[in-house]
Parts: sequence; structure tokens; C-alpha cells
Amino acid sequence: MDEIKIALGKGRLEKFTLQALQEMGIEFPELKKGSRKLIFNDTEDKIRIVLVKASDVPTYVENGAADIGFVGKDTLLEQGADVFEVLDLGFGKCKFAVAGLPDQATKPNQKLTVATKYPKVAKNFYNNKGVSVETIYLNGSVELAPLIGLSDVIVDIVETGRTLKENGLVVLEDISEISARLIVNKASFKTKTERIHSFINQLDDLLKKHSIQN
Ligand SMILES: Nc1ncnc2c1ncn2[C@@H]1O[C@H](COP(=O)(O)OP(=O)(O)OP(=O)(O)O)[C@@H](O)[C@H]1O
Ligand SMILES: O=P(O)(O)OC[C@H]1O[C@H](OP(=O)(O)OP(=O)(O)O)[C@H](O)[C@@H]1O
Repeated sequence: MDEIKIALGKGRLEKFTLQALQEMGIEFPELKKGSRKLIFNDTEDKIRIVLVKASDVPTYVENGAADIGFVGKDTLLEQGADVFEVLDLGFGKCKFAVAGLPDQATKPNQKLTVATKYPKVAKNFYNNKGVSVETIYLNGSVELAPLIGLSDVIVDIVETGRTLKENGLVVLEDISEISARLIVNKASFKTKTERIHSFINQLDDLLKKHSIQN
């Protein structure tokens, strides 16, 4: 029997996801902190986990290289993957927001410039308000942009708000809430229906148990 392949982003969602899998009785004995290995089988050889860059999870799942993926809603919104989004996992909580200097002034007759790692999300947000903007793509340290005159504002993830605060920036507008999601490859859903349903149900039960406890 084929194993179920799960794509998991190395990084912020990794610990929560592995903890959830462990609570479901799925363990990866070879997966140790600091290891550079990228593929792991569970003790029963029924589940294989592949560790990928967080933003690549939808690509692995959409193309069927993984049956299931654990990924942030931010990544899904930006990339628009053709997959089934089956569960809100409730962890990895943060939000998309517009941020800038507290005295951010509007410039008449000039396009607002928005620095971001999420140009699609930023454009959609402003388009829906009927505002035309110019987005400037950055790979990180996005908060720098309005501080040194690269952009008027940023669209970025805010979790604790600490990065904004320590750089003298404030949230100007909230865009949307973010949390981790379980996604499934559309073909796998048909070919491995029983096992994937059972995985989703087990995980759903676990989430419900946790929400009762909290
Ligand atoms: N403070 C935060 N900053 C970024 N993402 C966060 C934060 N808190 C929770 N998340 C969630 O964690 C997910 C994974 O974030 P992580 O930083 O591991 O990957 P990434 O944003 O793709 O970064 P990198 O480009 O360094 O791999 C995000 O997609 C988001 O849903
Ligand atoms: O509200 P906070 O808790 O401060 O978290 C938000 C910060 O975390 C993320 O950056 P990350 O650490 O991924 O670094 P980056 O600048 O390389 O994107 C995000 O882009 C914000 O900068």
C-alpha cells in the first residue's frame, strides 16, 4: 500500500504540526532537531513526511508530489493553489495588515507605494477598495521600506506586533486573519479517499479536543 505523503514547511509551523502528528500517534524517530535530512518515514511506514520551504508546500501538493500539506493561509492567498483546503488548524495565528509610520500622510495625485512579500494580497486588498497602488516586492525585512523611503506603507504579517513597535511603525488597517490550514491534492482525495478521510477525521477530533480544553 502506498504511503501518504505529507509536505510540511520547515519553520514556524513545523513544531506545532509535528506535535499534532505525535498526538495522533504518528512519530518520526529519525527526525531530530538540527538534522539536515528532508524525508522521514513514520514508525509504521504508513506516512512519509517531506520538509520543504514553507512557501513551496502548495506546489508539492498541487502537483501531487505530496498528498497532504500543512501551510499558512497567507501562502494560499498569495499563491492561489488548485488544492482542497479541508481544515483550519487553529495554530500559526497571525494577520495580514497594512502598516506604516503613525503620521503616514496621503499624497494627492500620487500612487500609494506598498512594499511587501505578498503583492497579490496587497493588490487585491487595495483593488477591492478601488485604490490603485504600486507594489514593490521584497523578500524580507519589509518593515525597513517605509523607514528609509522605499515605500509609503507595507503589507505584511503581524503576529505579536513587536517588529512593528521596535521600528516605530503602526498597523494602519487590518486585512485578514491567518492560521495554518490542511490542504489535500485533488487526485489523492479520490485515489486514497479512505486513508485521507481517516487522517482528516483524526486531526479534526484532536483539534476539537484541544478547543474543549482551552
Ligand atoms: N510572525 C510570523 N511571521 C511570519 N509567518 C508567521 C508568523 N507567525 C505565524 N506565521 C505563519 O507561519 C507560516 C510559516 O512561516 P515561516 O516563517 O516558517 O515561513 P516563511 O514565511 O515562508 O519564511 P521563510 O521565507 O523564511 O521560509 C507563515 O506562512 C504564516 O502562516
Ligand atoms: O508581529 P511579529 O511577532 O513581530 O511578527 C511579524 C514579523 O515576522 C515576520 O518576519 P520574519 O521573522 O519571517 O522575517 P523576515 O523579515 O525575513 O520576513 C513578518 O514578516 C514580520 O516582520
